[in-house]
Amino acid sequence: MPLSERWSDAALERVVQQRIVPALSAQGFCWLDGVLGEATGGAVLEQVRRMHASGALKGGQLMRSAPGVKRSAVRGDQIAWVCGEERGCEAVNVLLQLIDRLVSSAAKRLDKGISHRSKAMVACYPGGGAGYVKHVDNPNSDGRCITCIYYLNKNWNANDDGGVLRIFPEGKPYVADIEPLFDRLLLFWSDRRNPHEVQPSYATRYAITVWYFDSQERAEAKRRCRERTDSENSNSSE
Ligand SMILES: Cc1cc(NC(=O)CCC(=O)O)nc(C)c1Br
Ligand SMILES: [Fe+3]
Repeated sequence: MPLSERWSDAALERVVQQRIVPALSAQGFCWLDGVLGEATGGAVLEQVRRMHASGALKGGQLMRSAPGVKRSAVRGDQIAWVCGEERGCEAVNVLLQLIDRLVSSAAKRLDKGISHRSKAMVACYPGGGAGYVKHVDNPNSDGRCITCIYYLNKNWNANDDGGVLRIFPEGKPYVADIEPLFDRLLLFWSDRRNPHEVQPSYATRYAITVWYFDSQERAEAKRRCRERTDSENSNSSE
């Protein structure tokens, strides 16, 4: 089924209204399977594999450079940032356009002002036990509102390969274990409602992440940042 039919406006609105909005409202996260279909999903995987093979994915920088802590103990991913216009990212761009449509429709129904998003972060956990320690994407109101992760891993078996994304929904008595399966799209609130970790992976694990910004929160974060810079400048010039 061509993508245009799979994701007609009517089909998209139905998924947003019946799946995404209720899940984000009730539990704070939502995942969809069979998002792009075998052909387009496979094209995205091929493009990511090619990026990995060409050495385009680099070790993700540490959130805090804890001296002496092995980098891969904190986060073992290798990443590249793409906007989707690059040559060899055409299928990635199709994915980004679809996620943009889904999020903007959901934002309208959730009365959220989401104006723009980050570039796409293509990530690879190379296996060998690499993971990502438990963290919150946006703990300090930096503007990021929704995290969207598209997984690309065929024949993934969590018992052997690990790599489960475990979400610890704030104030809930359960955890959510999400396998990074091929053609799966996960969305969750980026703030403290959703601490999460990537459990050690023992096979190559690919994912593409984009963060959507709440325009108001982003504007306030930028204002705070400018104020901090101004006050630092005025202090240093004294
Ligand atoms: C760069 C960066 C990556 C991630 N990735 C994950 O949490 C892994 C999700 C998954 O692959 O299942 N999170 C943050 C807060 C930053 Br910053
Ligand atoms: Fe994260």
